[in-house]
Amino acid sequence: MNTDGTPSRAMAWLVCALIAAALYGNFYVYDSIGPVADLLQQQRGFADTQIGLLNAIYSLPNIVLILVGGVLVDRFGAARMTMITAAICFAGALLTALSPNFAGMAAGRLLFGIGAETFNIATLAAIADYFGAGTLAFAMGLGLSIGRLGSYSADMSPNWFATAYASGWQQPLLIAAAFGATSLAASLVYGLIDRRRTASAPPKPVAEKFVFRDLLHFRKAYWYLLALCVLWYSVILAFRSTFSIKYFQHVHGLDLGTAGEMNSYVFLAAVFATPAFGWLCDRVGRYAPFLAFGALLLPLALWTMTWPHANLWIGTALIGVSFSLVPAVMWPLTSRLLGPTRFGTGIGLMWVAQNAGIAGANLVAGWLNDRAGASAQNPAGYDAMMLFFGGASVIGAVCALLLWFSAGRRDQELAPTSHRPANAPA
Ligand SMILES: NCCCC[C@H](N)C(=O)NCC(=O)O
Repeated sequence: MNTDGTPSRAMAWLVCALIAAALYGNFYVYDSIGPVADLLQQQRGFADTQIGLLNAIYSLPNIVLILVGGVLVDRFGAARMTMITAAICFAGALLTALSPNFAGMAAGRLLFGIGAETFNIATLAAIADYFGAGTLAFAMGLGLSIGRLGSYSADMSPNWFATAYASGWQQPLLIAAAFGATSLAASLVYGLIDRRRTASAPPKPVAEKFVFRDLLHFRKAYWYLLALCVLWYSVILAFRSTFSIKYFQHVHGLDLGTAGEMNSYVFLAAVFATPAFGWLCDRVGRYAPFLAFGALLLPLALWTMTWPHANLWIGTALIGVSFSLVPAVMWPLTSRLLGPTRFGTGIGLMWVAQNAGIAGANLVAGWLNDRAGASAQNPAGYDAMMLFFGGASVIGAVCALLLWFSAGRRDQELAPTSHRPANAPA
């Protein structure tokens, strides 16, 4: 700790490492359903609608709760909320793994979802507490990268924990709960470190009051960005985290281990490429064209995966670039577009809509598969799901292009404008 109460560099990087470890465990649990989807169907007779619901139910409470979560983080501080929400996530992961029936598993995923999105905001706020403007984006990118490593590990788990998978659906979910426990442990250590710092630090400035009227003043580019955020995350998370492994098994004849490995490369690419793309955009000073390019790759990737004798490497590589590029640009662009005083409100609204989209996409995709009787014996039954994901990703790409066109040639339009004077009453 420095003599003026600000954190030292070593302390800041230690906190970043702990937050990254906490995110790793959290993202592992989030992505633990996809690899057991086929086992849940075979051993417990779950329909695709139920499997979709296990991920949709993560998002459903957050259609409302994420705004409350943001306020709670401002009110009680990042450290306390990181610890509380990591504990809720662990309880949810344990309940999912131990439940004897679908209702119990769904309740576990609901509990996990209630904790996890607020946990995500708290971890961003935690990094913001310890890093200044010069290193903040890099530190946040690094945290997100390690989180993606958790997603990668979940997809690779059928290979790494082959004996657990051979024993059935439950042991892989118990392993996920163990990763949830490490996330909680890292959060608690961070909380202890933060308590020492806050004891001698100067008081934090009071957060600006949330004003709904402000939402009306967001410019057109923001609404294109919000639409892209909803559509792109809905497709990528409902497909990659819920149905893609099963799709690779049933449509392209891959075994579980190979299908999980194929899916995992998307996350592995993002571990390295997300901070690299962020750095590149900062250097070039352009955001909107990169975002449009990344968004266009998603429908292209999905299309290549529907080819009868598709080389899945092509689609995987294209999704890998999209999955690395879009988040690397989207969050810095959001902060650039809104400016610091509206960032919280803007991101809260984006995540409300994003969670509604992710829940809806999971439910619709599961329902489409069940309606068409999609299975290994009927691979054509997955066509409707792919058409749905393809259509949504095309509309998302159009929004990204509109954002680019409305941004002007050098992104000048994306600089924040002050609709609300700094001294205006809240
Ligand atoms: N952990 C998977 C869901 C994260 C959703 C969250 N609202 C979000 O958008 N995080 C940023 C990211 O790119 O994952």
